[in-house]
Amino acid sequence: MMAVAPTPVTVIGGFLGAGKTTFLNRLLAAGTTRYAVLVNDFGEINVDATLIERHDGTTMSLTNGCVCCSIGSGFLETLGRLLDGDERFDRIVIEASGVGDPWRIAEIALIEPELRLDGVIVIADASRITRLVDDLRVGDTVRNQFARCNVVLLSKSDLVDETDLDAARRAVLSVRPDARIEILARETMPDLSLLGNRRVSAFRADGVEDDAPDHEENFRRWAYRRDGAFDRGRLAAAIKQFPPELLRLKGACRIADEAQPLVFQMVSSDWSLSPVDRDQEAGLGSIALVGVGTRDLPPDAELEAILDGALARPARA
Ligand SMILES: Nc1nc2c(ncn2[C@@H]2O[C@H](COP(=O)(O)OP(=O)(O)OP(=O)(O)O)[C@@H](O)[C@H]2O)c(=O)[nH]1
Repeated sequence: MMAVAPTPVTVIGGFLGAGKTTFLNRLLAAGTTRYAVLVNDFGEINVDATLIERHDGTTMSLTNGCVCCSIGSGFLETLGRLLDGDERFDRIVIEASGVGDPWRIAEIALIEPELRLDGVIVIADASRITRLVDDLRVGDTVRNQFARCNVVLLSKSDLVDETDLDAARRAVLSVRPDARIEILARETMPDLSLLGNRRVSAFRADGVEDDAPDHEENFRRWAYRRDGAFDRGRLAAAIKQFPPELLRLKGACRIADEAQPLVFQMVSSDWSLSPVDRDQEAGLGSIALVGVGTRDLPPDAELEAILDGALARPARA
């Protein structure tokens, strides 16, 4: 039997809302490479797999929380199915969850003979990373994500000026003085094989905590599902009531009097509603949002009451 060359694997990490899915979609749209994409969403509704735009390959979602904390189960099974299947891919790209440690996923590729770890890319939001690395509640997680990657891509450079971009660069270098940092510009798309590093040991830094905390314990996820629609004005008001412990909220929703479903995105207190791609529409229900917060996120009922207050009231007969 002819030996099959191992499939290169790229792991994409980065904190909640850094721009991993956006980067992945641009990557999938950019060229002719056949990708197998594995997305690990930190929520019971797998929003990310829905948000990955259709491409000439396959997308598999990894549920069950944070893959890097529960590497044994679903993740290995999914990988096994991929490797045993008839389809061949040029590259496997794995999107880690926003609170996960991408290196822990990369380690699987190091030990699996059919895979070759080619790169661990961490995306850092240029408009937030300076604050995040020093944040008392999430700083550890953020810094740990940089600890063993071979390249850092600074996203959202369109939101910052040169001074802030420089500060973002310095924030990354404060954690990883040897980091290779690239700016992720809207006009150009980096080539993954050029971002890769086959000499993996070169970015396998020493002195990093191996028994990093279980992310399931440090973060709490939350899901909100409703039939019906939000009222746009009430939604804007409701978002202002969210506690700062709610770090991320995303998913699909409907707005009263608007025919199309919309994608809702909230990173910290910044939020947006955007049209859903026609290809994505089938997977999106009326309101299905997933949230992630710190461990001290208020109880579900409290958060639900805030969003319930944003629902459009049915007209009385
Ligand atoms: N202005 C601007 N916004 C961006 C850019 N990249 C991503 N975003 C926005 O940032 C928000 C989060 O982006 P995602 O790509 O979903 O982030 P993510 O890292 O996949 O998020 P999680 O998987 O939930 O951790 C979305 O509203 C994006 O539209 C960018 O380069 N510039």
